[in-house]
Order: sequence, then C-alpha cells, then structure tokens
Amino acid sequence: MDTILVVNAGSSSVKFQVFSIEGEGTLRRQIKGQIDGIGSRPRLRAGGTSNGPLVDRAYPIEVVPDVPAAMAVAGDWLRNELRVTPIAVGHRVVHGGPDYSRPVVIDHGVVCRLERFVSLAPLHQPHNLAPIRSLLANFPTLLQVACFDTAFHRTHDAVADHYAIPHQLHAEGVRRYGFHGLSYEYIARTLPRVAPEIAAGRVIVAHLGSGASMCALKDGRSVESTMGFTALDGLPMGTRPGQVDPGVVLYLISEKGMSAPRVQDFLYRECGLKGLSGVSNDMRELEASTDAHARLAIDYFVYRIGLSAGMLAAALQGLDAFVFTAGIGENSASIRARVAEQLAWLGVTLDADENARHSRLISHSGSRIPVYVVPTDEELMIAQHTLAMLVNGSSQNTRSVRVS
Ligand SMILES: Nc1ncnc2c1ncn2[C@@H]1O[C@H](COP(=O)(O)OP(=O)(O)O)[C@@H](O)[C@H]1O
Ligand SMILES: CC(=O)OP(=O)(O)O
Ligand SMILES: [Mg+2]
Repeated sequence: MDTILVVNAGSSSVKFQVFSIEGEGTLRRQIKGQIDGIGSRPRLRAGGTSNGPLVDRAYPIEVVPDVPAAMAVAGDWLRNELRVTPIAVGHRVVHGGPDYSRPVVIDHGVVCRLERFVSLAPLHQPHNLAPIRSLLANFPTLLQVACFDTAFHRTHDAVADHYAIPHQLHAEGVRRYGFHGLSYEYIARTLPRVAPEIAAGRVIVAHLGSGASMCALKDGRSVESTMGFTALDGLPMGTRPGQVDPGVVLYLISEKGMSAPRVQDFLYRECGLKGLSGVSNDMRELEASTDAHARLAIDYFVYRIGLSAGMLAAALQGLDAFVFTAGIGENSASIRARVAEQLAWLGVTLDADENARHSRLISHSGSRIPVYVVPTDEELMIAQHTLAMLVNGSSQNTRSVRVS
C-alpha cells in the first residue's frame, strides 16, 4: 500500500496523519494522531480505520518537555510500532517568506532558503526543518513536500501586506505575511460543502489554538490576517503576547537590559496566557482554575478576539458569517459563548444547546450573523498538496479525499 505521511509541528502539539493513495489518485486516511499538551500534560493519542484508539499514552513532562522530544516519540511510534514506510512526506513549514506562494518539493537548496526564516518563527521553523533534514540525509530519494502557513495569504493587497516603514524593508521581506494559512485554506475549501450559503461571502475565521489568529475571507480568498511578519502579532496565544506596542520591546532592551535572544525567548515562551495568568499556557487548565489571573487571561483572550473581529469586519466592509476552528475554537463551548457575547453588537446570538453540543451551526435561528464550528484539518490539506506533487508535479490541481 502506497502511503503519504504528514507531519505538523505546532507550538503545543505534534500532529501526524498517514493516508493511503487509492486507485483514482484519491486519499484515504489510515492513521490520525497527535502528541498534545506539550508544556503542560503531554499525551500521545492516535486512531486508525477501526473503532478504538491505536495508542493513548500520557507522558511525564520531564520525558516530553518540548516539541523535539514529542517529534522523537511520535517518530519512534510510527517507525517501530506501526512500521510506516511512506512514499512521500508532506511537512507543514510555518514560514515560507516572500517567495513561496505554493507548496514546493524539497531539496537541499530549498532547505537552505527556509533556514533563513528560523529567526522569524523560532517556535516552529527549527522543528519543521529538523525532520526534513534527517529524512533528506537518510532517504535522499524520498519525495518531501513543504507546505507553508504563509502561502494562502500571499494574495493580500499591498495595503494589507505593508507596514508603515521605509519601502526598502518591505523589499527585503519585512511584510505582513499572516500564518495558519493551511488551516484557512482547508476551511475555505470546505465551506462550499458544509455551508454553501456563506462560502462566497465575507467570513471571519478564528483559528484559536495554542497559536491563535483570525483571517478575513472574501469569496474563499484571504484578504487580511491578525498575524504579520511573524506569528507573534495579533491575538494573545499560549505563550506569545499577540499585539504589543513596539515601545514595550524598546523598554525591555533599554530599561531591563535584555539582549535580543532574551527578548526573543521572552516574547515567544513567557508571555500570552502563560505570562498573564502565571498558571498555564493551556486553555483547559485556565478554564479549570479559580485563580484571578487565570480569569484575567481568559478575559483578555476573549476581549482581543472581539477587537480583532471589528478590525476584520472593517477590512471586509461587512460580515456574512463567523467560523470557529482549532483546539480552543473546536472544543471550548464556554470560550465560544464568551466571544459571541463580544460580537453581539454585530448581530450574533448563539444557540446555547447547539453550542454545548459542538454542532456545526451554533448560532440561533434569529442571529443576523450565522456562526459555525468547522474542525480544521491542516494535515489533510498538506496530504492533498503532496499527492498533487506526486501525481502532477504541481500543487495546482488537488484531488478530493475519501476519509475512512
Ligand atoms: N476541551 C478543550 N477545552 C478548552 N481548550 C481546549 C480543549 N481541547 C484543547 N484545547 C486547547 O487547544 C489548544 C491547543 O490547540 P491546537 O490547535 O492543537 O494548538 P497547536 O496546533 O498550536 O499546538 C490548547 O490551549 C488546549 O488547551
Ligand atoms: C503559526 C502558529 O502559531 O502555529 P500553531 O498555532 O500551530 O502553534
Ligand atoms: Mg496548530
């Protein structure tokens, strides 16, 4: 059986899926798994085509302290216990810079170009490139495809792609890229099937995970994102602050004597929900906590989503629908309810029962703006791009997928 392996290293999780390639050049999902809770309660879980889990193991935080350790555990499990031997591997690579507006077949030259963006995505890019390098060294003929978080946003108009800084810096690549593009691309491609009445309209998608951002979709195309040059901007996240006045960074350097690497570490690993709450980077733990700072962190998260919705609705010149996705967006009915309260002025009313059931449509029938929960599937998007490279040598025409 020919298979494609997909690897997606996020900031609090390592996700993977294995797809078989069927006769007509379509994909069938064989294995779907993840190690999540990295930084809080690491846990490996995976399922196959039959009912019941293939694996469900919790790890002490000392055994899986970070993303590289989680990659090693997941890799060992796939190799040694499942004997997965794919004919192609699709990788999520968070930063593609200005040049990559679509997936690319990986060779040593591509790896060199992608290494330039390590400092722009230090929580992700090193972990995205490490398995690529290791497979390139050990299996040089294996087809590997890089799929970028930034690619889906490369169609932004100039006003959405610029900062108000001298033009030379934009030419050098200091641009508002936007991230989570594979997730938004998946949602944009899924809406015509699951919510055809809004697919061609003005839709805000809130990707609320450990990393969090929001995207304005117009007719299925990204026109604006809350993230920019790096995945630090916009909403508060597990360990990243989201939007801060650049004056805060200057203060850290000039008044607190922080070096550039120290500031980087601080902004990527010590802020966000973790920094503000002092309790955890994990929304599940904050929701379970009675600590006043944990409550403030949740309030801030919800408040900033509301502010950003206003900004994106302005970019879209109106709003036809709102979509929740990713770890928090798909699983936390209470965060969705709190966000909906922030959006009430736009005409949003939730149906409490549908929201509690995590239904696809969670707004009340009288809500002016329909609100949806659409589970994302970045791995499927990557598998489709990888299959297209395998079959056509291009990612332009991807095929449909049957999921077991
Ligand atoms: N049932 C739940 N309730 C609240 N938050 C949840 C739930 N399940 C997962 N999450 C949150 O989702 C986040 C992880 O989302 P995910 O999209 O997997 O992140 P990433 O890909 O960035 O690692 C964590 O903050 C986790 O606490
Ligand atoms: C770009 C980003 O923040 O990704 P993730 O949410 O997977 O950490
Ligand atoms: Mg993610």
